[in-house]
This record gives sequence, C-alpha cells and structure tokens, in this order.
Amino acid sequence: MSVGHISTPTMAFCTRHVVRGFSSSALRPAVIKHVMIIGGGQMGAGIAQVAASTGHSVTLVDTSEEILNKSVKGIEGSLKRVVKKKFADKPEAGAEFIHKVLQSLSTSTHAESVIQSSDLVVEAIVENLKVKQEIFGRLDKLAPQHTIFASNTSSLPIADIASSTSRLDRFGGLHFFNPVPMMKLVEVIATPATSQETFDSLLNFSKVLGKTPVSCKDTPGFIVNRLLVPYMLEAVRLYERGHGSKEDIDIAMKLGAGYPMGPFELSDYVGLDTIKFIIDGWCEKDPGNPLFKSSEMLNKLVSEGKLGRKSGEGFYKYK
Ligand SMILES: C[C@H](O)CC(=O)SCCNC(=O)CCNC(=O)[C@H](O)C(C)(C)COP(=O)(O)OP(=O)(O)OC[C@H]1O[C@@H](n2cnc3c(N)ncnc32)[C@H](O)[C@@H]1OP(=O)(O)O
Ligand SMILES: NC(=O)c1ccc[n+]([C@@H]2O[C@H](COP(=O)([O-])OP(=O)(O)OC[C@H]3O[C@@H](n4cnc5c(N)ncnc54)[C@H](O)[C@@H]3O)[C@@H](O)[C@H]2O)c1
Repeated sequence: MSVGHISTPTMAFCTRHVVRGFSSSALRPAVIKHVMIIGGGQMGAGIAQVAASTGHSVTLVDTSEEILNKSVKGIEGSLKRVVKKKFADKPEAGAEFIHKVLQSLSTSTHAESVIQSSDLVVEAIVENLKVKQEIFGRLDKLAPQHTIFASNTSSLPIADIASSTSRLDRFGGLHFFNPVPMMKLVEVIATPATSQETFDSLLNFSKVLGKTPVSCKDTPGFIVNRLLVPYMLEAVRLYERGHGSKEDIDIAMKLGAGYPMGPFELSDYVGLDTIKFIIDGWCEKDPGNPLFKSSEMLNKLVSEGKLGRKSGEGFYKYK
C-alpha cells in the first residue's frame, strides 16, 4: 500500500561523512531527509506522523497491510486533532497541511526495498532484543554507508541492539514519548561507540521534529523510564497490598502531584506488555534490586492479553 509516494532518494550528505575507519574532512552532522520507521504501532505511527509533518519523506514499515492501514488511520485522526488547534481559523490550510503530510508518507511491508533510500532508520517494534537485533542485522548488510540506525527501545541497552550490525559508530538511541505528537521530549542516547557526528545528527533531527532533546548515557531506562517505571510498579504494589484503590491512587497522583495521568491510567496508556518487558529485563540483570521487582497482578493481566488501551482492557476497561 502506498499513501503518498517515496520521493527520489536524497543524497544525505552534503559534506563527507565522518565515521570511524573513514577519512574525514568535515565533522558536520548528516542531513536527514528520508526516514524509514519500522513498526507501525503507537510509537512508530507517532514518530512517522511527526517526521512527515516536518519536511521528511517517511516510509512506515510493518508486517502486514492490515496493520499499516490501521496505523495510517490513526495518523489521520491524530493529524485532525493537531490541525484543529494549529489551523483553528483556517480550515482550508489545515486540510492542505494534512494532504501534504500524507503525501510525504508511504508504507511498506518490505524494509529491504526501502533501505537503499533511507538516511535514517528508526526502529519501534516489539520490546524484544532478539527481534530488534535480527531486523537491524539484516538491514545493515543492505543499507548505504551513510545510513544511521536508531532504536526507540524503552529499556534495552542500545549497545546490545547495535551489536548485530557493523555500524556501531552510526548507531544510537532515539527515545520518544507517548503520545509522540504531544510529548516534547526525545532522549538521544550514545553508546561508547557512537560517533560524535551521529550523535549530533540525532540531536539535530530531534530539533527539526520540534522536540527538545536531552543527552543520555546507555544505562537502563535512560533518564525518564529509570524514574517512571519503578514509580508505576510501586503504585501497583501499593494497590496489591490493599493500601489504596487504583482509582484513588490515580486521583491522588493527578491532584496531589500534578501528573496528567495517574500511574494506572499511564500504565494502560503505555501498554502493560511493554512495562512487563521492561521490568522483567531489568530484574533479570539485577535480581536483588527491589525497584525492579515485578508484580503478580501485572503478569496476570498480560497473560490474559489485557495489555491496556491498545487491547481494550488493562487495569481499566476501554470501550
Ligand atoms: C514507556 C516509554 O518508554 C516512555 C513513555 O512514553 S512514558 C509515557 C509518557 N507519556 C505521558 O506521561 C503522558 C501523560 N499524559 C498526558 O500528557 C496527557 O494525558 C495527554 C497529552 C496524553 C492527553 O491529554 P488530556 O488532557 O488527558 O486529554 P485530551 O483532552 O484528550 O488531550 C489534550 C490535548 O492533547 C491532544 N492530543 C492528545 N493525544 C493526541 C494525539 N495522539 N495526537 C494529537 N493530539 C493529541 C488533544 O487533541 C488535546 O488538544 P486540546 O487540548 O487542544 O484539545
Ligand atoms: N508504548 C510506549 O509508551 C513507548 C514509549 C517509548 C518507547 N516505546 C518502545 O517503542 C517500541 C514499540 O512500542 P509500541 O508501544 O509502539 O508497541 P506496539 O505494540 O504498539 O507496536 C509495535 C509494532 O511493531 C510491529 N512489529 C513487530 N515486529 C515487527 C517486525 N519484525 N517488522 C516490522 N514491524 C514489526 C508490530 O506489528 C506492531 O505494529 C518498543 O521498543 C517500546 O519499548 C514504547
């Protein structure tokens, strides 16, 4: 399926690209024009929307046309919400904006046929190291030399994902937040092998998207999730101990701490499967850390397919 068309591959580098092992004449960040986003779920669709809205030509890749159709429908819906505010008094300009964004967006179920024209690959598939490594390893063999790879992982070490490729210097983390069109932050993660040029390119790209980047080390959870995920799990444990209803805990954190969503609402919003992957992975690496302890309730909900908003039920029910 194609929503727009893939524009002619743009030569990403105005200057010579500087990578380890290459002679370099300029240390300038790469110009990123064509972006491939892998994974059309809540995060990938959001990243694709924002990238296509800011002058990039974007190809969104997933495993089936059905999923991609759903992703594009979601993007259209989100664009309508954006336009309602941005072009409140100019509905025609709003409609033109949506048309233009959708023209810049194409979809594919075959990453291999898109990689040759990609300056940047942003992966936002399931939070599973092996699956991420497999896809990057495969694309690494086909990608142009200059192409930068980035993962949107919530919790996996970027260096572990990058280890399946031969472009350790052109690999970094770009961690977006849900919902991507609304959340202003991007965590940009460098591994010890990420080149300065790659890091600067990812910082610049985040700014062009209209986001505020912060620089992170490749440590578990980077900044936000290292603080946020133990907090969400502690809320579940509080509830499991019978020390508060989930409704009261949510109200308390919204009205008492000024959070836009309570921890149960937020967990359902993020996806309980994603939270389980995160906490299980950290617990495996550091089993003695009480902050990384899982929860029976969380495990049960995930085993029942109650993954939060995306499946219609999690801690709460959604119509
Ligand atoms: C785990 C991972 O690795 C990391 C993470 O992502 S952690 C999760 C981080 N995210 C959060 O913490 C989100 C917390 N929640 C929020 O900020 C807010 O509840 C929210 C922005 C999601 C929604 O806001 P809220 O006021 O509750 O609802 P709502 O009235 O529907 O939306 C507010 C505005 O956002 C807009 N909006 C919400 N979602 C949108 C979307 N997907 N696309 C476009 N616009 C959207 C709405 O149009 C609305 O605009 P308006 O104010 O002009 O009418
Ligand atoms: N949900 C969040 O709040 C959030 C926030 C930041 C980062 N993340 C991270 O982003 C990634 C995606 O999370 P999500 O919430 O969008 O998940 P999701 O389940 O909504 O979407 C994942 C998508 O990836 C697709 N996919 C799976 N394997 C694939 C493959 N081999 N090739 C192409 N597509 C494939 C699936 O079909 C699905 O559409 C995860 O690594 C997650 O940890 C999530």
